[in-house]
Amino acid sequence: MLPATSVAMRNGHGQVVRSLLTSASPFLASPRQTPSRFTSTKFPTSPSWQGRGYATTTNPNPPLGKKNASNDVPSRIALIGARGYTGQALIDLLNNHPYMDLCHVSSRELAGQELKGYDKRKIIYENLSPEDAIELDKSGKVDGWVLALPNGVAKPFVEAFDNAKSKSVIVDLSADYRFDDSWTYALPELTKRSAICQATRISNPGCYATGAQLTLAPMLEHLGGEPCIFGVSGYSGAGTRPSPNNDLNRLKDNLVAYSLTGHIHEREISRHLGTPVAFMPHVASWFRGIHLTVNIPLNKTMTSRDIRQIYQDRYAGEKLVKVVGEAPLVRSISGLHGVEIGGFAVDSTGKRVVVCSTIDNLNKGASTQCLQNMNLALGYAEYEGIPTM
Ligand SMILES: NC(=O)C1=CN([C@@H]2O[C@H](COP(=O)(O)OP(=O)(O)OC[C@H]3O[C@@H](n4cnc5c(N)ncnc54)[C@H](OP(=O)(O)O)[C@@H]3O)[C@@H](O)[C@H]2O)C=CC1
Ligand SMILES: CC(=O)N[C@@H](CCC(=O)OP(=O)(O)O)C(=O)O
Repeated sequence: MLPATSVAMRNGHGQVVRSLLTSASPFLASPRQTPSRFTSTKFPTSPSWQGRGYATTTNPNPPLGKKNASNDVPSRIALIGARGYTGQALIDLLNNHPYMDLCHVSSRELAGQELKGYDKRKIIYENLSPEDAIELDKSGKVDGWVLALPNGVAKPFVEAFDNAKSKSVIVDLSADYRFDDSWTYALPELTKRSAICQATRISNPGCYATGAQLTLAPMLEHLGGEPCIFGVSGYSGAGTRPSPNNDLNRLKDNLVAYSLTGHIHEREISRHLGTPVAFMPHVASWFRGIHLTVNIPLNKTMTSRDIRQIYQDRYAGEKLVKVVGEAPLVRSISGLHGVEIGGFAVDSTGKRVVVCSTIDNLNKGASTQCLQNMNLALGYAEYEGIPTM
């Protein structure tokens, strides 16, 4: 039975969800908005900002908490692009998820073979076409679809779902819908979480773009010029299809710069933060993990301690963002599910700070974030099934 102080409502895909009418309810909160779609925070009167000690929590978009979880019924998930790196990372997570169960995995190459590493039950890879997917969807046997396909390949699936007016939750891991306002671009620490709870078409942010936005968002109102982001990714970022960026002979003892202007994540970060950035990607010989070094011009003199406090306040309560003192190490984030942010080196003028961050591109850069979004959209607690940092 619902508590007297709760309201029942339907989310975007027809499921009944309940919202507790407490002051912490996301449906009652009205966080301040920056010109971008992300919530931001203001600090001018914060005691810590004035160097007088530590402020209380100022995270304007805190995690919703277990009390907002409305669904305790298992959901069936189908994964298209299951052979790939991100698909496999998601299978690992779903293997330990208390409510979500894989029901279909699709790969052209592995069709007919048994899925390995999924202990809940036996599943055989299929080669699902968009028409097959729609038939399954219409039969009501799938609650959520994940598209882990290369850029440019998801469209026939999405068109089929849209033409059939499917109410299932669809999460696309590619860049294809990150600039489409009819989709919800969902980076839970920055996107209004109550909006993700209502979404059925979810565009999962890119790996570099996730790390860079989490690194820059707390400083948006202190920007004194265009931030520059130097990024280095492990070669799993380039997927399984052979390319110069995952050619181990080329990468051996090497650091390779590519797409030095106009990388799609430069546009993605700029669009969703609402401010232009410069992004310079590189790839190296390790498998997974991204290091970002972000140079941020400031519009006033600031100290390293104040800036670190801003990050701690902004991410208070976030289980997948860890603010640390030193610059984090990419080796240490490999296999973990969050982002580490540190460094906070301010130059002698006090008007430039360099912040470093690390993220596992296959986890928080893709599959973990996908699971956060599916948890929210399907009515589960956001961190369900996710090992937190
Ligand atoms: N790798 C990363 O770090 C990140 C990747 N992403 C994005 O996630 C998506 C998946 O990436 P990733 O897992 O690395 O990619 P992979 O190259 O590792 O895997 C791609 C998957 O798609 C399938 N596939 C490829 N071409 C087609 C096609 N034409 N039709 C149907 N299926 C196809 C492949 O299986 P099969 O050929 O057997 O059908 C495979 O399962 C990409 O859009 C990528 O940009 C996002 C964040 C991070
Ligand atoms: C090393 C490497 O090649 N990395 C990929 C990152 C791909 C990714 O995660 O982003 P999308 O989802 O936007 O494709 C690249 O730079 O294209």
